[in-house]
Amino acid sequence: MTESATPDHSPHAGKRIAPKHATHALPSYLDPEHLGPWGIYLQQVDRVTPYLGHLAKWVETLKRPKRSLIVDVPIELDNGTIAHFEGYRVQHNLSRGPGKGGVRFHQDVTLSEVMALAAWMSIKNAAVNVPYGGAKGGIRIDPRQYSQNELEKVARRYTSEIGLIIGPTKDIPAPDVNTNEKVMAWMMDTYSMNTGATATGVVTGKPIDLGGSLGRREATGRGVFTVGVEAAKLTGLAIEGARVAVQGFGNVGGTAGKLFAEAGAKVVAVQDHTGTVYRDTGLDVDALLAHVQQTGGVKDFGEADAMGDDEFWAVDCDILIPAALEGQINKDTAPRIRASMVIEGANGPTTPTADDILRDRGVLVLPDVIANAGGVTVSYFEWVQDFSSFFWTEEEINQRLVKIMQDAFHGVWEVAQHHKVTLRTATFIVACSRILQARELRGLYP
Ligand SMILES: NC(=O)C1=CN([C@@H]2O[C@H](COP(=O)(O)OP(=O)(O)OC[C@H]3O[C@@H](n4cnc5c(N)ncnc54)[C@H](O)[C@@H]3O)[C@@H](O)[C@H]2O)C=CC1
Ligand SMILES: O=C(O)CCC(=O)C(=O)O
Repeated sequence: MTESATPDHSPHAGKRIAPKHATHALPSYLDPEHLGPWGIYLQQVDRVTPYLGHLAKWVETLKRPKRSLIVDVPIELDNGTIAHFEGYRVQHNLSRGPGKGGVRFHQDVTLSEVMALAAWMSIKNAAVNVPYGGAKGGIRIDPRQYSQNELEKVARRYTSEIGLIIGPTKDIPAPDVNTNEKVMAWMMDTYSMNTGATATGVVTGKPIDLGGSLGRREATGRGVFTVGVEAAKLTGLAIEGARVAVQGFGNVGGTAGKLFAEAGAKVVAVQDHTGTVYRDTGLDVDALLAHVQQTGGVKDFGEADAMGDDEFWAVDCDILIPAALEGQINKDTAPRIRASMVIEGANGPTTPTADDILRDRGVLVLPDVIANAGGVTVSYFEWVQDFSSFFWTEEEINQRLVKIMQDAFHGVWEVAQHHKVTLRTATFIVACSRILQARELRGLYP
């Protein structure tokens, strides 16, 4: 049974807003029938609508990205030929402030995926109450096939092309899958050269020497760990000795795995794009991180037992952390998951069908839109530090991060208890109410 089909426990029960005001048919690319990340996001919005009270009249706003830019990114390859890549920057909602969200380099990036990732940024930023709207970018490229020189050209040309709509007070990109501090440095430099002034605040996740923030690299994983610890306290799960499985061992999964291991948990299984490694007594996480750093993936890690990629989903564990790509927990994998808690490091790793399966099986899901908000929270700190040119210590940053994550998580937990809904719907209730309240206060006309 879906949440929207369960008895409505909200104070607005019986006052569901019929979609009468949505008089115009959705453009085909917005059609939820074409599932995928954007369709999943639309379903999530439908699930929250009955809980939005009078603000539901504005809900259509959330279903239409404010601005979507598709750009052609041509570069000369090292062999002298010209290659073209498709790039995107979507600003989903700007009611609460400038757009904010990462840039992804991946061979499967599409406009509709970036639309969903931008929308989840709107929700996430509102959930932790940082003063941003939601945006995201991507380039359809497999970075492993190109040299550093070629990737630098791609990043710089893309930045020039989206330069029309980004800027420190307009939209501030950051790292995401396959992008890092180096890419942010190229983007910052390109934007600065094009505008004629050094603009450190145009991107976050920069190298420390270019106005980056201490703690940003680890921030998303630290946030994942923080909400996991809070949820474990509330549910009586001991972190010490807990068995943890992690999918995706990059920035987010690698840091989260390390922090859980440092807290006494056993990271028993890790999967990435190169394979799966397993050790029943717990993997040596530091050694695994060093192996990934050296070889590019977890495959062939000597101190582990072999495990088939498909077996990963059924591994005996207490906590499962998806920290790779969307749609990994779906109708096929969800029934096999043995963890009692799923902490979503990735954006959009769980389909709505899988959400229902996990809820019915009593598995607690800490949703992406709160669990992985640590990264953007420290990006916010970086942006503030850049504006004031006054930099904080790592201790200050981590303390503030942990406090924001704890407060936001407990707020969402209470809403979930009150409405008897999942933590995902509760987070959407909090976030969509904030976004639509801002929308209503601002009004429609310039
Ligand atoms: N970097 C950040 O600050 C934030 C990232 N996220 C999300 O976290 C997720 C991971 O991002 P990062 O760690 O930054 O990226 P990353 O590029 O550092 O790492 C990605 C990881 O996913 C693995 N992966 C890729 N395809 C896979 C597949 N088919 N099966 C299994 N593993 C696969 C890669 O091998 C790698 O270990 C993404 O969903 C991203 O949107 C969310 C919030 C902030
Ligand atoms: O740090 C940021 O601005 C955004 C990070 C991001 O892309 C995300 O949270 O998914």
